[in-house]
Amino acid sequence: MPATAPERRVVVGAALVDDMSRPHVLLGARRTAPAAHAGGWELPGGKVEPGEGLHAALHRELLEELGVEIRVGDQILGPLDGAWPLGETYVMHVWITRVAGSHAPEPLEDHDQLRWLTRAQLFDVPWLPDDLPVVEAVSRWMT
Ligand SMILES: Nc1nc2c([nH]c(=O)n2[C@H]2C[C@H](O)[C@@H](COP(=O)(O)OP(=O)(O)OP(=O)(O)O)O2)c(=O)[nH]1
Repeated sequence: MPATAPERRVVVGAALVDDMSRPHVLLGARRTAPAAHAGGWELPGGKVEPGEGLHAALHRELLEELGVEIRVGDQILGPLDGAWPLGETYVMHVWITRVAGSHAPEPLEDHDQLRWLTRAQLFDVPWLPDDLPVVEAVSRWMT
């Protein structure tokens, strides 16, 4: 009998932009932990809890990490049934999102710096390696 690959843990990520139909800037967040990821830049988000919906997890993570409510737009489709591989053990679903309301994102949890990056600045920060293809896909939406 063929061995079945162990199921990957599901993570959700937000490609937070200023304008979902004509994005000019994307929010990058610098991680503080774990040591292997500290200093690397990523999309805000995190692990989906058992029994939790993907969108519900995205709303929860953005509120916990950045203190913002969000609107969710189109999914940025990746190669693994629409998601993006993170190493061997995680898979990340990513959506274009924007902040709902006027509250600015703050690095409350897991991050020590946030930057709104224009398309020209997008690769000025050291993204976590697995985020690079995702950021490249987002860059194609940016004007
Ligand atoms: N959130 C997020 N995690 C990423 C990205 N790229 C990447 O390699 N990862 C990795 C880091 C982590 O090993 C894992 C996601 O876990 P996390 O630490 O963000 O999840 P969480 O907020 O639920 O954290 P915790 O409750 O388990 O502490 O995926 C990304 O763009 N966003």
